[in-house]
Amino acid sequence: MESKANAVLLQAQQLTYGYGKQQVLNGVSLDIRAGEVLALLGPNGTGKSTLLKLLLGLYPPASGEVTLADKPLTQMTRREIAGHIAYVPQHHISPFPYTVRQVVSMGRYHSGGVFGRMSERDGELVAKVLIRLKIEHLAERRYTEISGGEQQLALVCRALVQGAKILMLDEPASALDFGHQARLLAQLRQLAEDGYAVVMTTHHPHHARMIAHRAVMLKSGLVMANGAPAEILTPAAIQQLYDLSAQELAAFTRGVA
Ligand SMILES: Nc1ncnc2c1ncn2[C@@H]1O[C@H](COP(=O)(O)OP(=O)(O)OP(=O)(O)O)[C@@H](O)[C@H]1O
Repeated sequence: MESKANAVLLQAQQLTYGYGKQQVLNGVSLDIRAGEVLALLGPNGTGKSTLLKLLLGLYPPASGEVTLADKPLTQMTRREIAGHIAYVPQHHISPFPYTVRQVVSMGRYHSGGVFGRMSERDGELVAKVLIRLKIEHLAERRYTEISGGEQQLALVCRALVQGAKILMLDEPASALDFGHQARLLAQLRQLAEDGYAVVMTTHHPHHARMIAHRAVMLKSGLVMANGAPAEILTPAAIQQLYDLSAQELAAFTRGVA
């Protein structure tokens, strides 16, 4: 697959999706490009996680399509998709008390590696990624016994060892302390600079401003704006996106400042 800077890796066209009678996405189109962090913003329940699941091929769109190098995801196997797209969910409950190293190693599964059959190279890759995200000290701890934030970092490691060039993260910083947020966001930016396409949902416009090359504002199942964060994340647009009055926004941003 082509991964030149700014090459379109994944394309979503006119996606619609709903649950039962509830229509959630009403015609969403966007491109995901190599070398870019794309931040997806929108109010609670607006369909950000649902959109990620369509972009990952986990849900088939009701209409429209998602294509990877011009091939619809609906015509690809999960294993094939996993070679290109890695997912960091908001929550993940491990049914078994695996160690962090084992959970991270599961990222190699699609390429044939399973616990007993991990190659030496797989093992080295896992160790390298644990160091990169600064959680190597957790490697032998049980995943079920570490904190939510530590679990999120382990899941990012699992996505990285997968070797996919498109990373999709659902609110990756939501459970992280200030230091880990700063480190993770810097890592995501670096990954884009290394040629990855990074897509993350976030509730923090300032996170988008800090690291994203592009922001997509999703409201009522439609793309309200799509562009450079500095250009589109204006106070007026943020007010509109989250239904805030000028006073509410001013009071909140004064507090944040
Ligand atoms: N499995 C499901 N079955 C039925 N309805 C669902 C399901 N998943 C999500 N929904 C509904 O679809 C809408 C969009 O949900 P989604 O989780 O995509 O929103 P979101 O923008 O990611 O929200 P948040 O910011 O709160 O995480 C919500 O109204 C939600 O209740």
